[in-house]
Amino acid sequence: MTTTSNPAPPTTTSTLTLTGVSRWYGNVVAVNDVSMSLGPGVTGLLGPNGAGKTTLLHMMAGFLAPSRGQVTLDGRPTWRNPAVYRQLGLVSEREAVHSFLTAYEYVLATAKLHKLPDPQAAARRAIAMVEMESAQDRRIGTYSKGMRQRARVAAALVHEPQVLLLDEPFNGMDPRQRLHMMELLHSLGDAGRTILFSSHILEEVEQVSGTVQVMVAGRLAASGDFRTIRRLMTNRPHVFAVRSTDDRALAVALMAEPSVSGVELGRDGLTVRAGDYGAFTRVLPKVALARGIRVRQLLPEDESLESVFSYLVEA
Ligand SMILES: Nc1ncnc2c1ncn2[C@@H]1O[C@H](COP(=O)(O)OP(=O)(O)OP(=O)(O)O)[C@@H](O)[C@H]1O
Repeated sequence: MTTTSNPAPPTTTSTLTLTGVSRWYGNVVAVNDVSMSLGPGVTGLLGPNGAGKTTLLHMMAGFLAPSRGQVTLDGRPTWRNPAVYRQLGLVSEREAVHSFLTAYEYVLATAKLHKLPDPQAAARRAIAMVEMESAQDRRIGTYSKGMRQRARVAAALVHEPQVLLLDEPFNGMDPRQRLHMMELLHSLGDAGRTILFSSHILEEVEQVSGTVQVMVAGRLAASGDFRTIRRLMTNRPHVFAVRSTDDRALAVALMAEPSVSGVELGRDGLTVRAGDYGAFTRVLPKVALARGIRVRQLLPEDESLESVFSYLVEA
């Protein structure tokens, strides 16, 4: 396994602050009254597709104006503020990279765009940070998805920003590439940079970051320590659809069980609410067996990521 070289720590640290930020596109409210503060280290921005993560990152980076509210970096607005762009790097999800360029040429071109005093040295330094030295003179078209992503991270780091924003950086990567990218983000965070990456995958965020901001339908649903938020997600009531050979008798029996908080008898079977997922799935077969009832179907009704997130919003 490769290890990531420790990048030089930035001389100062930066805090990105959002105050009552909203953004709408016509009638669509993509981001709704979000306030947060991000400091040094790695933070995950978690939310299902369409939650508003990309819109939020683009406003943070100063590429998009908030419809309401303000984004500031160390007290200065990011929108239309070139001085702030020098402190920020964005690795966007959709941006294409010319496949005929080598990584070195691509990162060098970015260094020149930033008008850096020694663009060659800056490009070499950024490429070393993502450990792409051995492939830097190959055309990007020949790279794997993980290598392409690292080349883009190098371009975003070439001007040594204190803040790095990444939109779904792990998308399409295999486990090894993922691990390498995670190590890179950790080392950048440990060096004092403010790193925010978006993801719609719970486990991904869990592995990279202890601190998380959760977005659902444009709103900030939860914020803080990942383990606390995860507990909120798993300790919620679960809803099951149950069918059996005698739904009525099973309903009566289940109502007496402490793990069951509600039972509804419908035409297509039972809807059961249980506070503890594991306890209910263990007790159901025992209860049915004791009464000579056969369970034909047991389906969790609300296990989609979407519903886990919506539960957080309601909590
Ligand atoms: N340029 C646009 N014009 C109109 N609607 C938009 C535009 N960009 C985003 N939206 C809408 O705003 C909402 C939030 O989109 P956004 O891309 O920010 O979410 P996301 O969490 O990044 O999702 P994804 O991971 O799918 O990109 C969605 O309903 C989307 O359809």
